Amino acid sequence: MAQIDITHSPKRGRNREQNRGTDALSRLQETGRFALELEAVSRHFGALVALADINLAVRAGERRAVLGSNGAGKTTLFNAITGDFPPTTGRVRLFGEDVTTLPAYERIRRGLRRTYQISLLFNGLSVIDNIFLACRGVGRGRFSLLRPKKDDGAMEMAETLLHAVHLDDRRDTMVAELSYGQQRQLEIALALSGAPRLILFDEPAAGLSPTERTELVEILQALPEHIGFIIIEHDMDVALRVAESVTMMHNGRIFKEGTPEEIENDPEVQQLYLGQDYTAQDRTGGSRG
Ligand SMILES: Nc1ncnc2c1ncn2[C@@H]1O[C@H](COP(=O)(O)OP(=O)(O)OP(=O)(O)O)[C@@H](O)[C@H]1O
Repeated sequence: MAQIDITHSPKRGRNREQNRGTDALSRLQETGRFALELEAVSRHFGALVALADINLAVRAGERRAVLGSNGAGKTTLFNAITGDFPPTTGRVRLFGEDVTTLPAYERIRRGLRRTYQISLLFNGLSVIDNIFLACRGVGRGRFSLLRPKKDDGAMEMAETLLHAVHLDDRRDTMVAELSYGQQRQLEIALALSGAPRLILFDEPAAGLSPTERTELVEILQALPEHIGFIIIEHDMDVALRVAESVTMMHNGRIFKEGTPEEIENDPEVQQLYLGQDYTAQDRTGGSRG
């Protein structure tokens, strides 16, 4: 069996309805150890302050949405967490360990994964080969030039991940022949390779059709309990259905945190981000992508 059985892991059913009125964000954060802690993190680009004094704590296994208008600093936040662009000041801790000065690959070794807004797939390879390479890349046999055997652990895991992202019937299809939505699903499979503990999803629903968005939500909701994620998403419907907590950013700062219900009903959020005339009911079927 593959090490991570995505298929048979319990679903958490973290939809908004189940969250309603029960778990306030503060209570969520009191339990469990933290996957991620940011302490006074800032990032400057010359005179521009892209991130200013960010303090953020995400529990192990927590699903968090980061929302905010264009230029709010969301992607810069991800870059600071992954080490792609280290912070100008402040500390980053992953699972209790200070990784502020560690390179990106050391953070990957500690279970951090990321998807990007742009595609990083091998177009000339099949779906299963893309996943296999990702599994092999984080495994012990990554420098082996031999063809994988049927019982190769990385191949077993690749098959499991193929199923987890609903691409079974596209197994041997070349990536270039996949629809855009299927390519995004494949990117999620790559992020699941190895032993991820915290995944950063950068606008996974961007450019997807309504049907593909529904499938994306199903895939994210079915991830195993122990895998937490932070999702940047402009589509409120997707973000609030998969997240149990929300961080709102504006001008490089965090200006609000809460449960999806608290955020959605917050007058300041409505004015700044959702539009003054927004009501929670508007969200059904609505998209800002
Ligand atoms: N490499 C860079 N060099 C200079 N400025 C940058 C760089 N990366 C980001 N910025 C600036 O930092 C600010 C925050 O950008 P960022 O991409 O983090 O915002 P965002 O919230 O992710 O926006 P979007 O939703 O449009 O992706 C913006 O003013 C942007 O122009």
